[in-house]
Amino acid sequence: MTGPAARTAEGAGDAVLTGIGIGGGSAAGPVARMAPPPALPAPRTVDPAQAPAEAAAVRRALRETAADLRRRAEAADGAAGEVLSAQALMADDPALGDRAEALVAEGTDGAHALAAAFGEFRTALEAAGGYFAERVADLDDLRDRSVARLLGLPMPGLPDPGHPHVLVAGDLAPADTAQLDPARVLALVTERGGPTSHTAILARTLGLPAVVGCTGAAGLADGREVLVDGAAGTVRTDPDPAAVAEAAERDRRRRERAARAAGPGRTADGHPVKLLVNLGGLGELPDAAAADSEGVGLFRTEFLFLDRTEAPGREEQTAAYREVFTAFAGRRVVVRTLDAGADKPLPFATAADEQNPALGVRGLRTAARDPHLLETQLAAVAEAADGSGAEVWVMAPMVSLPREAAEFAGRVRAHGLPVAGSMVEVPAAALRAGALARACDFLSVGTNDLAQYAFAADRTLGSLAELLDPWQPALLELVGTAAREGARHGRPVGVCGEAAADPLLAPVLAGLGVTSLSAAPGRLGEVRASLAARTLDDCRRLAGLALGAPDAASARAAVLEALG
Ligand SMILES: C=C(OP(=O)(O)O)C(=O)O
Ligand SMILES: [Mg+2]
Repeated sequence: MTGPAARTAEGAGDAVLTGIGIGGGSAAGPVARMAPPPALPAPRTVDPAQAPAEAAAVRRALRETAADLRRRAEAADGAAGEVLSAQALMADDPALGDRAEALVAEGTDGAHALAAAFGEFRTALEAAGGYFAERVADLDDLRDRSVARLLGLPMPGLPDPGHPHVLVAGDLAPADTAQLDPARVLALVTERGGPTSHTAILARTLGLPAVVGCTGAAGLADGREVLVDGAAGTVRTDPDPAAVAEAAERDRRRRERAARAAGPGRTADGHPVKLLVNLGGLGELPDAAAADSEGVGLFRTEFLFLDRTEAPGREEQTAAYREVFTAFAGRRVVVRTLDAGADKPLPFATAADEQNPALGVRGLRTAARDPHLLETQLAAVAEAADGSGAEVWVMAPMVSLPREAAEFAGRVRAHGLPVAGSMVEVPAAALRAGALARACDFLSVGTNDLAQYAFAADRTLGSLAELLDPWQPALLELVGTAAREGARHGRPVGVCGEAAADPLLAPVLAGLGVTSLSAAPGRLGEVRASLAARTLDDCRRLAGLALGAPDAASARAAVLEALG
């Protein structure tokens, strides 16, 4: 990760935008922007003489939207293709066009007539509940697309220019990222977002270079050539071929370095540090399973729950978990129970009236209010684990008290699942890690949230990136406390936040006593190589240097200097 400063420097014909670099690599290509939903213009009364032409434009917008969706459905495979085909069918529904036309005949302008007709369909879908209510988001997307087409505005949602591109957006939500086609997207650039935002996590998962919190990204036009450098945190417009070639050569050397080490993670003198992958959904499963790892250190289960109005049932959950466990037969899978709330709001699990959702009922706290959600999930995990061959561990997010850890462990074991753990994401949990460790079987430090709560800094804000930097000595001290206390009670303590993806930080974390690192599959090679180059004593010395520094930049600089 690179620094948060954002500036634009005009050079000879090109410009350099800076932000927070993610991923270490680079990529060059044309920009494709993700446009925001269209804003409706001021309402206009349509003259009866103009109504037929206005109605025809509305029908054309719906027809063209449906045709576009059909074209994309043919090009897509699997679930994405099915969703697009279903959307095309909705756009083709004559009742929708009839209703919009009737409103135009009464004098409503086309855009408002479309929005109102979609609004009525939305209400009906919601009232029908179940599967139909789950299609509301698709209908909203369809409304935005149809209105944009009618008004001649850029198409909202993920762009599909038909060729590889650099995706530029305000920010990406979890639902957007689920639909992103990694074969077409070369790099990500967002105006907002910090080092642990969804965009940053997604970029590491897909192995894409990214620059988040990039001021000036809004000015990048569709089709403009850019060079995105995730190591430097820069976006260069109209780059000259020499700069592109130089970045490509640097990437090649980086990949070569990462490919040199293989097998279980260990320091130069053989001290083991397990290397595990983070998994955020079934789409990531092939890469995750193929990676050289000892298993999954963080299986984020939210992907099953996002973008729906009701929680998935036990059967659906069992089938999804079984896919993962089977793919990891013979290896460990640490399942994290649902972490609803704050940056992952779910309509059925999150209170809409909380003023500070990050400090509200989220993670394990949700289970106290709605025990059924956790019970169903644990039953599904247990059923899927049975006979799968995977070593299934279960952990809870957002644990604050030893009592919560003990209660959670009791529930997990009641389902026949033998290993229960707690995430350490709240400073109180780190400070009392000894009691937490005694109450369960293992700890896993979520540095993304731990940084957010230790520094009172919203993890989604790019402007607070310095405080959220995993090199902050205060954060490292909390990690060290958790690791030490875990060791005192004979419990493993891993790190599964984005800190674990930083090869330079890996020896520091090992020196603090961390027993496993879990990161995006594409990051493990460099992390492994970095650990293998240092003895445990080296790691401890580097940890001491980082802890003794006054801030994140000095900690990183001290370690770099020590490494020559
Ligand atoms: C791993 C973590 O959980 P998430 O990023 O899913 O909140 C964390 O907080 O570090
Ligand atoms: Mg977290």
